[in-house]
Amino acid sequence: MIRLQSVGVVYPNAARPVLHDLSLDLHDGRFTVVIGESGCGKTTLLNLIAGFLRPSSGCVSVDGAAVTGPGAERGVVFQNDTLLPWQTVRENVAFGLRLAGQPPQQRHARADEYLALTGLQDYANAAIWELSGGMRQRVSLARALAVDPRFLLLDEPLGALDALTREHMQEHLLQVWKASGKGIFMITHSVEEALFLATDLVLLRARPGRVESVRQLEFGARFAAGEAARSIKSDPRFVSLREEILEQLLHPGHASSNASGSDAGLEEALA
Ligand SMILES: Nc1ncnc2c1ncn2[C@@H]1O[C@H](COP(=O)(O)OP(=O)(O)OP(=O)(O)O)[C@@H](O)[C@H]1O
Repeated sequence: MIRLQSVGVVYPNAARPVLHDLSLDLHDGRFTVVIGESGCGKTTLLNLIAGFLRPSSGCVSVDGAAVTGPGAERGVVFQNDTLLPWQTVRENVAFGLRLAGQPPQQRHARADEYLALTGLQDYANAAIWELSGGMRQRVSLARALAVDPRFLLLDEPLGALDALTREHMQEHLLQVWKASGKGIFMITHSVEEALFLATDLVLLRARPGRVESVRQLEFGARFAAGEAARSIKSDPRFVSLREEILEQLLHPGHASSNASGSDAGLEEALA
């Protein structure tokens, strides 16, 4: 389990903390999705979990051991793919394994396994520039999976895709999540996407960023169990929850009793 305990982040020269007293647990095998208004600190949170950034206060740990930098158990996929355009799809997926010193035959066999998992088995020898945006994101996903992390950290991975491709990729992500058993931590700006994918939906409040609520959901698990995506997304419970969360994002002060409570630590952080 990855645990954030009372984490705070203050960037140098910033007047206010970006994150304040934020606590959150990410469980193995679960799909945690974070949503919150632009600038509330989502990427900062991912950077903390990835170990790219150290907290100014509090602690981030994996199974009780403090995170002091990036680690093989936490694989990151960024919004804009960072693939090597001059290499084939298979070579890109095998990239991390090559860095780890695996011999070519072994790493290519492993790359092919993850290309099959992400539905790209017929494109192993293709060049990156021959692929669509959605396919490139699947290559990035296969590359992160190939080094067998326990957790995948995804920063708005579907944000650059057109609406239809995005819907397909959501379904694909759930299939990969179910087949791989990985814990996933993902940032998105889309409420519908968050509701569809998350087993744990985290709503962040802004200025400073902190957890407003964590909801346990079962929509993604229903898809993974065979229910059609459209049937889930038109379920009245899905629709009303989508409206409720949109309302909380648009009018945070009105949305929750938590939101108006006084918080001495927060007032001090903002002073
Ligand atoms: N390296 C940095 N130095 C100083 N300030 C930063 C740095 N990185 C981010 N910030 C500031 O911290 C705040 C939170 O940024 P962050 O990228 O974490 O938010 P976000 O919720 O991911 O935003 P978005 O949804 O727009 O991607 C912003 O005000 C941003 O300008």
